[in-house]
Amino acid sequence: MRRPMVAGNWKMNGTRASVAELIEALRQQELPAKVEMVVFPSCVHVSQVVSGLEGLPFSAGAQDCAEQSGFGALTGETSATQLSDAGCEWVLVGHSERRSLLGESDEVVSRKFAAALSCGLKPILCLGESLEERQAGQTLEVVGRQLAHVIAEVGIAAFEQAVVAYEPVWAIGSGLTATPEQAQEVHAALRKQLAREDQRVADGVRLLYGGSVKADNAAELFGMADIDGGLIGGASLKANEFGAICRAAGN
Ligand SMILES: O=C[C@H](O)COP(=O)(O)O
Repeated sequence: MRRPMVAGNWKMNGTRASVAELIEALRQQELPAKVEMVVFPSCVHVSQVVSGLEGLPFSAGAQDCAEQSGFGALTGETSATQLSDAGCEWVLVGHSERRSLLGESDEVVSRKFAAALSCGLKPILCLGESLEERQAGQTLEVVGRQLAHVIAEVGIAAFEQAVVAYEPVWAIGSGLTATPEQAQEVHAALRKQLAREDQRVADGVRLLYGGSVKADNAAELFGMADIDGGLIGGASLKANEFGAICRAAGN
């Protein structure tokens, strides 16, 4: 039985004051014990969030990490070593905004995934196709390639510590959500690909859906057989909405 999970990616949003308000508002929410809940603040707010979440059933993660672990002369980068030291338990790798806007290749994403694991952080591997790729009928090929690169880098056993998030690029922040059937088709294909390597690992890996998930569409998406929860962007910045999505994952 896979434990449902809801992750809130706050992206490049928030100030110290608004982050404090959001945490306070989350404190007022009724939250389901059976759902694993994580928030991913901007790097500059990680320490504030880690201490602010004390007593709340959330853990904290970072939105990215450097390919290199440890310390060194890499201006502007933050290593998984530092994120772990700051109290992060999770890290997103390969979010489509980093792949498309910052040019992260499958190779870079795979090395970040490996770096996270080597420092004890649990990675959420994000993958997904663009609108052009979907229209060209390449969705399963694209996500299959993105997943295969990481499996080749770290091996299938590493996925016992990891989560995979399918986020069709055309659905992110657009208000266009994949239908539950579209999302399920991709999730089933990803699980099958993992199962070709190791059935037991594939059965245990949580596959999250991301892309315009809201309180009013979450239950239908989370009701699909291979959708184990969500990676939420915009809606995770509103405590009421995020709380409702977490509750939908617990039903
Ligand atoms: O990481 C989260 C995704 O990019 C989804 O963002 P969104 O819920 O605003 O569409």
